This record gives sequence, C-alpha cells and structure tokens, in this order.
Amino acid sequence: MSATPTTGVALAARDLRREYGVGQSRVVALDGVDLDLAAARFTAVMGPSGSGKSTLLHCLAGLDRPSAGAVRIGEADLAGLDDRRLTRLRRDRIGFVFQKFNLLPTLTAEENIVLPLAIAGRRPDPAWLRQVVAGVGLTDRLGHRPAELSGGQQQRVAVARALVTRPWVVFADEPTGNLDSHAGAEVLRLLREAVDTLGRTVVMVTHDPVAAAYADRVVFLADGRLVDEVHRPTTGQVRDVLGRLDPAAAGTRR
Ligand SMILES: Nc1ncnc2c1ncn2[C@@H]1O[C@H](COP(=O)(O)OP(=O)(O)OP(=O)(O)O)[C@@H](O)[C@H]1O
Repeated sequence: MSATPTTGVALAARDLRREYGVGQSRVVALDGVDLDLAAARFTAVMGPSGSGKSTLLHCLAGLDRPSAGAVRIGEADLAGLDDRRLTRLRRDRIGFVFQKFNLLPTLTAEENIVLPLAIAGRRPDPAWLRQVVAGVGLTDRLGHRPAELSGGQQQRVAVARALVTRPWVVFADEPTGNLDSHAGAEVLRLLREAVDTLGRTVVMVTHDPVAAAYADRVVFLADGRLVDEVHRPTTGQVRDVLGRLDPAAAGTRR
C-alpha cells in the first residue's frame, strides 16, 4: 500500500450514480456526482433531507457500491477491489465517526480505540497512541466503558478510534447529531485538529450550519447532484445556500 496522500487529491469521485429499486419504486439517490477532495482538508457535505448525503458518504467510503461511476481513494480505485481488498482498505486506510458513536459496550475506551488495529493484527505505536489519546483529552478515562462516559466523551473515543490507524480519509456522518452544542463543538474542534495538526483528510455530513463552518469547504447536494459549494464558509453563508435549496426547512434551523 502506498504512502498517505497528504498533498493533492485524497479522494476523487467521477460521475457517481446510485439507484435503488426498479420500475415505479426506482429512486435515483446519486445522479452523476463529480467531486475532488484535497488532501489534508476538511470538507462538509450538506443538503436537504433525501438529497443523497449519506448515500454519497457510503459510496465514497466503500461501504456501498455505486451503480455506476468511479471512486478513487489515494491510488486505489474502489471498483477494482474485490470485497476482501475493499474491507482491508476500509480497515487500514479509512476512519469512521458515526452519529451513534458505535462503540463496543463491553470494551474499555482504550480497547475501543485500538480495536481497528487489533482486528488487523497490528500493535499500536505507543507514541502515536499517546498523542491521539491526549489529543482527544481521554488520558484519564482509558479504563472506562462507554456506559461510564458522557456522550461527548464517547464520541471523542470514536474520533480517537478513527485516527489510530493514521487513515487516509476520516468520514464522519452527523458526528454531532447526538451531542449538546458544547460537546459537539469539542468534537468539531478535534476533527479540525485532525486536519490541521495530523494532516488527515476529513469528510463530514451534517445538517448543522454551525458544524459546517468548521470545514474548509462545504459542498451542497440537491436531488443527488452537487449544486453549490462555499470555501472558507461562515455559518451565515451556509444558512443562505441551504435556505435557497430548501426554503421550507430553513425556518426551522438553528
Ligand atoms: N436502501 C435504500 N433503498 C431505497 N431507497 C433509498 C435507500 N437508501 C436511501 N434511499 C433513498 O435515496 C435518497 C437519498 O437518501 P440519503 O439517505 O442518501 O439522503 P440524505 O441526504 O442523507 O437524507 P437525510 O438528510 O434525511 O439523512 C432518498 O430518496 C432515500 O429515500
């Protein structure tokens, strides 16, 4: 496997299509998405409900196979990988942070963090592990199980778990959706640091304009297509674009 891409394009999607069902129940979730994500940058994906955000994230991360089109992560063309190689790429090169944390309840925080390495049969590099654990502020919580941690702490465990393999890309699906604003801000700061300090590439789906403003770039989906983007976004700019795309929902957003 080649070195971590820290410059240039970390991830590229070309004419990505994903359809579900057939006949009258056919749904076009992605309708020809072209996207280049620069390495060591933080990108947020936004758009109205049902616009294809989760589908896009899953296809980019190799969790779902697109109906057509190509995804390249680093030098790997996902369509060219059989299931075994795709699983290995996900395990070794991709980090995930989910809305519901997805920690194993019987494992301690430390065991959860090193789980991707344990599954791969690799030992943690102690210095890197210390850096990641200290970075997420969990040094004194490593022996706790998820039920003994707050939601914010659990998500910080999940962020550390996503970073421990030194992944090419970290995918985050609504990582602050289950957190109060204070804990959410802490998790967003950690994702920002993963980019600025550790040189990772982060892609995050979010509904929250405040969360999106932590990113370097926000791309907007509507009806399965990329329809707009904002670089160095402010919360106000993000709200404006969302308001244009989804006027009905705009009034209900924070
Ligand atoms: N497994 C599936 N089977 C059939 N249709 C699906 C499936 N998954 C998603 N869809 C449809 O594809 C479209 C895009 O869904 P997706 O979940 O990607 O949107 P989203 O932007 O993430 O939505 P939300 O913001 O509500 O989570 C929607 O119309 C959805 O109903």
